[in-house]
Amino acid sequence: MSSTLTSITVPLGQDASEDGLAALLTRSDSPEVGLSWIRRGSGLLGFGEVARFEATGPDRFMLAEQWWRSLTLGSAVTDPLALPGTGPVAFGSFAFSKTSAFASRLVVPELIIGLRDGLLWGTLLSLGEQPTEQELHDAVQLFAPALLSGARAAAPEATAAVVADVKPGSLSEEAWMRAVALGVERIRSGEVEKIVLARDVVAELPAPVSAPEVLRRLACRYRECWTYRVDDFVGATPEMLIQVMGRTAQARVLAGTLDRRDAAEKRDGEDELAFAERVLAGSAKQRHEHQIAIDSLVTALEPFSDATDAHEEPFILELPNVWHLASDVKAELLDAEGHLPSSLALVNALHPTAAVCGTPTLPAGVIIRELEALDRGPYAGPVGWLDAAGNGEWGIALRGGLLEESRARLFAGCGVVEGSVPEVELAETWAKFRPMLEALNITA
Ligand SMILES: C=C(O[C@@H]1C=C(C(=O)O)C=C[C@H]1O)C(=O)O
Repeated sequence: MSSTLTSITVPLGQDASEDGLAALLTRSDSPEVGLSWIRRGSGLLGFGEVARFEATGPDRFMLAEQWWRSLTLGSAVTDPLALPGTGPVAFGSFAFSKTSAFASRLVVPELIIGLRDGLLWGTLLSLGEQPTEQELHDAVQLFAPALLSGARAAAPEATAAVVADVKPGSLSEEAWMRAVALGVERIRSGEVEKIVLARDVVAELPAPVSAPEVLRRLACRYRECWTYRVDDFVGATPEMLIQVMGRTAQARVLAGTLDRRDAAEKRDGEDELAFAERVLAGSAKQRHEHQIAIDSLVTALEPFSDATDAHEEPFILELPNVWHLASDVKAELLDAEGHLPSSLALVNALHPTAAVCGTPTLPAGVIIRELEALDRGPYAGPVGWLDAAGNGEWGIALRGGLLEESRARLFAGCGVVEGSVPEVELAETWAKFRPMLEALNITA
């Protein structure tokens, strides 16, 4: 068998339904969907596997980029659509830290089902003979029969909540609050301006978790987020590290969080959005923290672009669990030696942002490693996909967890600045665990 990557892409009709790809995530689909990326029903699902690359350490992004480039360089591709995300695609999940034991990975599926602007397509990949259109239809029949039969999954049902034991992970709640207090001291001493401190919890469930079901709940409830899955790591993130479509790069920066659950009693009849705007956009502390995050992104994008544009006023992003202060940043990419940078090359330059590490980056990274006592694994690392032309979407892997049989390990963190209060930050982590706890059907 040759090891040349080959692929065929075929349009599969239209799908204008609200759930879109989320309706294909059913427990009954024979082999599970190991890879997914969905927002507002559109995106990419990956089934099976033809190739995989793994790496650890500081060069993980560059090594992955080189591997993907050499795999796709000599590939034989039939792709009449030639759109971002058609043809060969690799899904990826990268460790937050260069010191993590977690293997950063790119996974090339055997079958991809894509949906964008109502257009459905399939791509079948192989490391041998170029696949035929008939083989693609056979693979759809095997992996996603619901697509052909029209028997899509119904909207997620409200089933009885499960009783689960949710225990602290590497630090107890008290120890984590002490870490936040120590972080505030380090900020006051002038070592750093901001750090992001995360923690983990472990949920023991009475039965094995169905990853497709968790994904479907996330994708249907958190439509504004990017619902991801790479192997056992799933979640729905509201934060876009970088999206590259041709010459245009775009990011969504978040910093500033307000729990919607306890807002009702605090707003005293005030309109919900007006309350969120007053508390988030009207607070000098929140605006300052937000500006730090935008500045660090714009500075990191400078070598790749001479036209970067951030909305002057941040907006309020409303999610089912929280409101965030958000800004979208857009940049037109420049050629370097006749080439546009790939989405993964930009990830290498941008990660980790102030939103998940702190400022300045290097001392913030050292302090969080010391205070968190946690290997973040893929949490807060880049997660997403890239195609052979270098287009791709890489979110920051927040609001997610690692699923193993009947155990789920969830992660959440908060930006800590000079005025941060440990109890308030702890409550914020619970608001950020909520999407996964609800998707696992655990009441918290
Ligand atoms: C670190 C997380 O979230 C980040 C921290 C935020 C904040 O401190 O306000 C907001 C959004 C994210 O940038 C997380 O969800 O785990």
